[in-house]
Amino acid sequence: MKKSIILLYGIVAYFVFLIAFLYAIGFVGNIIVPKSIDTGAETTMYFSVFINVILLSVFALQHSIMARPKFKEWFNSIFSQAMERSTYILLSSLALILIYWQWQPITTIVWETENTILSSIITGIFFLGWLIVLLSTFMINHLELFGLAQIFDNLKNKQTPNPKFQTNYLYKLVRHPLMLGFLIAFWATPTMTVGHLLFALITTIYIFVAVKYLEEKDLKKVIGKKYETYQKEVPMIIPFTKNKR
Ligand SMILES: C[S@@+](CC[C@H](N)C(=O)[O-])C[C@H]1O[C@@H](n2cnc3c(N)ncnc32)[C@H](O)[C@@H]1O
Repeated sequence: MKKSIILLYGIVAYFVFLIAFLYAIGFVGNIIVPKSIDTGAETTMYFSVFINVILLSVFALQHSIMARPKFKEWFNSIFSQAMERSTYILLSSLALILIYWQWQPITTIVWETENTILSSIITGIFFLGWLIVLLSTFMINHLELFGLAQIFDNLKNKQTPNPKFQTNYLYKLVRHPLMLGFLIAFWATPTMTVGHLLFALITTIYIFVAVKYLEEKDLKKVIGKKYETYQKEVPMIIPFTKNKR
């Protein structure tokens, strides 16, 4: 019974993630969704910046604290280990939904292209960014990354192994293609507003800090020398910025 509840929990968490992920495309791209980054009632600039910074900080804190090995250890000492990744995904998705819901638009335009061809190219790059994000999850291990492997293995009384250290495909080009995909999707817009720029700037800073000071430190501890060699040979996020020795 307990295992089937964990299974259900993991499946629900995955579906909440899917909704949050798909909504993110509409939110950042100002397409289809009822409330996007540039829509909704506008208030004063200071109030909007204040609220938006708090919203992004909630996401950053949740995302970083729950990814720490110490937090995982604590979680696993109380709950089933099979629920850890699903809980991470569920709470990350809820933090995203809070952003979509409470985001304060600031629609002053920073740049805008009226050239329809250029606008289509930029929109194409925007979608390419999301495609890179999705493909990267499969290059690591989509099912493990989103907690599904853990809940299915739990049914079979099996422990899910850590994903294999990936250095191929997009991971040959940069060490963090998934983050590169996000950066492309957040910056590639034919119309950049102050609100969107604030979102892109804060998320960019967060991505660089989290990857350099948290994720890579953990990866070095787990993978060791192999990861250090990988760091020397492959650029962190911006392709072609490292000379091969
Ligand atoms: C959301 S994914 C992001 C991966 C990577 N930062 C990127 O942008 O492509 C985070 C998980 O990927 C794992 N990870 C990062 N680089 C990896 C690699 N080269 N091979 C396997 N797993 C990796 C981390 O340990 C972490 O659990």
